Amino acid sequence: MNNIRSTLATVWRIASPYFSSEDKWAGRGLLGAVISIELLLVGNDVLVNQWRNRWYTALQNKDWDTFKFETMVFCGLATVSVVLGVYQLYLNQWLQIRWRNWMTNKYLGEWLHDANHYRMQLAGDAADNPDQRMSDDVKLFVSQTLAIGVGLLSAVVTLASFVIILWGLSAALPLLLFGSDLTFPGYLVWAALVYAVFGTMLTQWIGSPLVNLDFNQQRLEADFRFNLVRVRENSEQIALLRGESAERGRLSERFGRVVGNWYGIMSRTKRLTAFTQSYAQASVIFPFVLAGPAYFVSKSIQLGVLIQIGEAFGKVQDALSFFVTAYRTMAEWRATVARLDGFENSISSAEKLAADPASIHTRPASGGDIALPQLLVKLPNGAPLVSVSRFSFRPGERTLVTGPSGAGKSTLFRAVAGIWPFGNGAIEVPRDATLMMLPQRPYLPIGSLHDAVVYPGEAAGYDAGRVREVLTAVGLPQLATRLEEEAHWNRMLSLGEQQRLGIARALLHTPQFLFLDEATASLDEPSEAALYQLIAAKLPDTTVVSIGHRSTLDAFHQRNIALVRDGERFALRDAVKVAAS
Ligand SMILES: Nc1ncnc2c1ncn2[C@@H]1O[C@H](COP(=O)(O)OP(=O)(O)OP(=O)(O)O)[C@@H](O)[C@H]1O
Repeated sequence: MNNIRSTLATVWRIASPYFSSEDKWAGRGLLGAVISIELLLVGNDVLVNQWRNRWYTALQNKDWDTFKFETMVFCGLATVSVVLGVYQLYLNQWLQIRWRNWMTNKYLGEWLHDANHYRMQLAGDAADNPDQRMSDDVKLFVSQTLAIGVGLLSAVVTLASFVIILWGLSAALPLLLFGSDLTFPGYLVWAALVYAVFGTMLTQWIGSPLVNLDFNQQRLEADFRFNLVRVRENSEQIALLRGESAERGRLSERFGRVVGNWYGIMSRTKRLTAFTQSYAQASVIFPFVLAGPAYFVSKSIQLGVLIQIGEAFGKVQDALSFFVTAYRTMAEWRATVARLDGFENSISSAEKLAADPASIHTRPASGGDIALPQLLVKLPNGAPLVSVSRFSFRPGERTLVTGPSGAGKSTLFRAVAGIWPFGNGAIEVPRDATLMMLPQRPYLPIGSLHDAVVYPGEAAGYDAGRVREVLTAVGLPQLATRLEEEAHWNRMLSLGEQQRLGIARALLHTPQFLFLDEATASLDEPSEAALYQLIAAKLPDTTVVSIGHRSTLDAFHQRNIALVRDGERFALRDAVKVAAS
């Protein structure tokens, strides 16, 4: 019970924001229409049930006039039912896409806000496949919530309507058993109730392991797909290492788990279906067996009433055994809700991590330096990594950062960029300053070369002539004529070419602070030297901070700093300058 309550509370938390969003009137209007139509459909069912009584009675009495009239009535009821059914589905689908659109945009916004996507990975939270959460799970959540919510409402209203009908009919016919009349008030209702509760409990008992099995199936499928994507992304490495058979083994093993779990689902579904099918078959005759003696022995009712009882009994039992038919959807729905809940929690812990005053935070300052008054950078597990005391990157100065591999140079850059929260202390960044980080492998979005070079800017904001000029300057004249070409540039260009492209990006964006994290390490030394000279010539006012291991870099920087071991951590110190620029 507590489980159901907490699932419902979670559903409310995930679902309700849409209905108070900027799209609330469309959402509420469509939901209202879907619910109203569902209620009208139940009303129509009640009218059809009463019509059935009159129609079969007319058949039994060979009453031609009533037969003709009731045929017309049926045509009217059937038309209403078809029109309502069509619009219910249409409006339901319309609501689904609007709701899904809103939720997807909300999640995209939160996920991509202020490096949350990166911090979520760092925190290693439950939301391991954000792609699955935002595509499959949002879609499932919306459709299942509507199906279950509207289905439940329909079940309750159907139940109430047909209980009243059955109750009335119970009074009209005796319950004849072994020659005596055992009638008691509403006995048809009680019979339907006992029958449905029996069915629901047995179904719950047989089907409950499916909840876990379904959850595991989705997890294992996602795991298999993720491993396939990794092979695709690293296909060159795998081909070079001849790793195909190792990958094949690994993938087969993952798929084997999908298959194994599927066998579990099959066997459990077989048992569940055997029961639900038998139950459905028994339901066809059960009410007739109950009311049969009154029809055949005491002859106290007509065929129309018997048929009406059969249908009303079926409706009550359908409504009561809502859980019987919706069992699988409910199980999948709970799994979807749990995954979306994990995703939302993961986003909010990433936001909390960034906002936590006890973690590293950047604050705007009036000076021109990036100042690190007192900073301790830690690993996600809390172990200290780098400590910095009273340090600043001075405007226009070019600084080289060195230190052993794994000392924390890149992590220090991440902290300055404001995306590494682990640790404590403030980083003061000049108000409205523009910072650019260039890593060893720049990210180049799939699309036109023009888009890739100016990223994260918009192609329209950068004149093609200027982009060509910059590409030629960084030593990529052969690309200057291919700006409109669309490709997967990270796969197509050599690492050295990608690094040249990264420098071209910096020249276009002219940041005030440029951080180069081994951003030219794949180039030969003369090419690297030429690029550094280009940066000095084209970006004379930019503060450049480079991480590099080559001593030849020294000549292009005015200041050297190093990460040196200081007990358990590394400390940032001014190093001896080897050569003047
Ligand atoms: N996301 C992470 N989770 C856990 N540990 C991390 C993470 N990122 C980095 N580290 C650890 O932090 C330490 C510093 O890594 P970092 O990449 O900053 O070193 P570096 O000085 O730039 O090394 P290199 O010169 O080899 O590039 C390493 O021990 C690394 O394993």
